[in-house]
Amino acid sequence: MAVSVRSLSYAHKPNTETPALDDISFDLPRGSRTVIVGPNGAGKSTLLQILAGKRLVNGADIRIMGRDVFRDSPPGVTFLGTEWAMNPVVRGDIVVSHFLDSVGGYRHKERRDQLLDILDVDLDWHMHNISDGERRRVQLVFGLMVPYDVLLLDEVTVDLDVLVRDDLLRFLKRDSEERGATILYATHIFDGLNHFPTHIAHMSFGRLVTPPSAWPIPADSPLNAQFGSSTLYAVALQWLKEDREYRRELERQGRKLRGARRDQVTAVPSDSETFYRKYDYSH
Ligand SMILES: Nc1ncnc2c1ncn2[C@@H]1O[C@H](COP(=O)(O)OP(=O)(O)OP(=O)(O)O)[C@@H](O)[C@H]1O
Repeated sequence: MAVSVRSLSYAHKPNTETPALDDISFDLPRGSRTVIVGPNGAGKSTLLQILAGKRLVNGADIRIMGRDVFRDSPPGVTFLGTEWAMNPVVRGDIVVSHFLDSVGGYRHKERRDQLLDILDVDLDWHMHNISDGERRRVQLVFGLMVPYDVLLLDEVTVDLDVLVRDDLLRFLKRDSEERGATILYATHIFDGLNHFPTHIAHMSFGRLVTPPSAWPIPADSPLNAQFGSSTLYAVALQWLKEDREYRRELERQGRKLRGARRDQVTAVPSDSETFYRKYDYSH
């Protein structure tokens, strides 16, 4: 297995009644591409950050390419998250070509040039003079130009235009087919994604409600009766509706989760909430 997770629970704060991740176990086969579906605050970013070794966890067994993520840190793991573009270092007055060379771009010239072309990035851009979407494209060239075994993508395609996103998804798919690279991708955008994954998974309230399951849905899958030949968009919509109903039902019943989860979300916004607040779509 490329990724193997056993008994993963994680709370951002001690003694929390509703941990961000609650007893998660799953496997990802080598060469698989899994899309994780889940509402805001489901725990997707937390999971990806832990797999990337960015958060330490006790009591769980987490292996990537057979190596313990915390004790024997595996090489070949690339994590791309939204916070990168907010980092002041990548907003400084540095030319894209120098920036990419400073992180070894010249060693992977062919792959770098292919990504520059797909992502329409100009080597002469100055990092402090470009838009957020352009900075995101530089991040993707930077992150993807070094070949990886496992790629963890946390909603980094959200501010790409549709054409660039489509070309990028094709590149990622072909690359994973050719090299056997494994991809775990958390997103809220399901349009145009139907042909990308080999597996889909559903997270909700820190639990893996549906572990990575084959996509397109095979006839013998337990998902087949409910979803048959539905699009990924339709499946995601249905899962998110169920999550909302579940949450409302818990609220009606006055379960503990109500207060804890809401307080938590108000106090610490999830990544997407931060993102959308930043852009303030209210006017
Ligand atoms: N740094 C933090 N400190 C405390 N709580 C946090 C922190 N980061 C996230 N949380 C909480 O952990 C839970 C899971 O958040 P996470 O960001 O993993 O969700 P998500 O599924 O990625 O959400 P989104 O789709 O909005 O990005 C949420 O309840 C969130 O409020």
